[in-house]
Amino acid sequence: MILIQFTGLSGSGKTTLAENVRHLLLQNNYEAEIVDGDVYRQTICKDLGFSKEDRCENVRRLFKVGRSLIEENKIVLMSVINPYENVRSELRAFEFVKTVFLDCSIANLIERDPKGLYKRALLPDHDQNKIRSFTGISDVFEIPEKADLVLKTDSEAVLVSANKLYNFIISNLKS
Ligand SMILES: Nc1ncnc2c1ncn2[C@@H]1O[C@H](COP(=O)(O)OS(=O)(=O)O)[C@@H](OP(=O)(O)O)[C@H]1O
Ligand SMILES: Nc1ncnc2c1ncn2[C@@H]1O[C@H](COP(=O)(O)OP(=O)(O)O)[C@@H](O)[C@H]1O
Repeated sequence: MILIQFTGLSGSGKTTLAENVRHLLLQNNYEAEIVDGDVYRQTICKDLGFSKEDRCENVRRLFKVGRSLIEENKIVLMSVINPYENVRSELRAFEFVKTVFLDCSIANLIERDPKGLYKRALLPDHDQNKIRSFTGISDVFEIPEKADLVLKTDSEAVLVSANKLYNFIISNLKS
């Protein structure tokens, strides 16, 4: 039983790694599911915004989904920014939860900017397209104190990070 709680800024590689690792797991006959913040924000978390309270509630609701999948013996990859240590620590109280920090510098994220969100977060205050309270730019991201695995996604290739995460999951399944 294992549930990976990712934590990492927008663009740090949560979706990319969750999809790559799920693929590797399926190829090796393990059942795995992704619980993606972006997806659930369209459904059961539709009422939530990006205040501290709402972000914490968002992660807690996703964890409920994750727990029900764990009961079906699935490996769960919870792909969410998860910026606050208090909620990460609530989840860590469950033995099956492992915390994986996708560590990527802001400079690299601004350059990478796959969705153009950093560009919008950095617009002048009067601009209507500006995204406010954007994590890492104008809102909090607490550096995780107790990550079980840290992947430096600004300095290693996707396949290297994916293989490290895959091996981490398999070794924790066996231990
Ligand atoms: N203000 C602000 N700050 C951060 N992110 C924002 C914001 N507004 C919209 N988005 C988009 O929402 C995605 C993050 O949602 P999460 O549910 O993962 O966030 S959180 O854990 O509740 O903080 C995030 O997706 P990813 O880029 O996949 O991380 C963004 O696309
Ligand atoms: N080691 C790595 N791990 C994950 N993504 C990486 C890595 N190196 C470069 N990238 C790139 O960074 C981007 C991450 O985007 P995405 O997975 O959507 O991030 P998030 O889901 O955290 O917002 C992708 O374009 C991906 O190809």
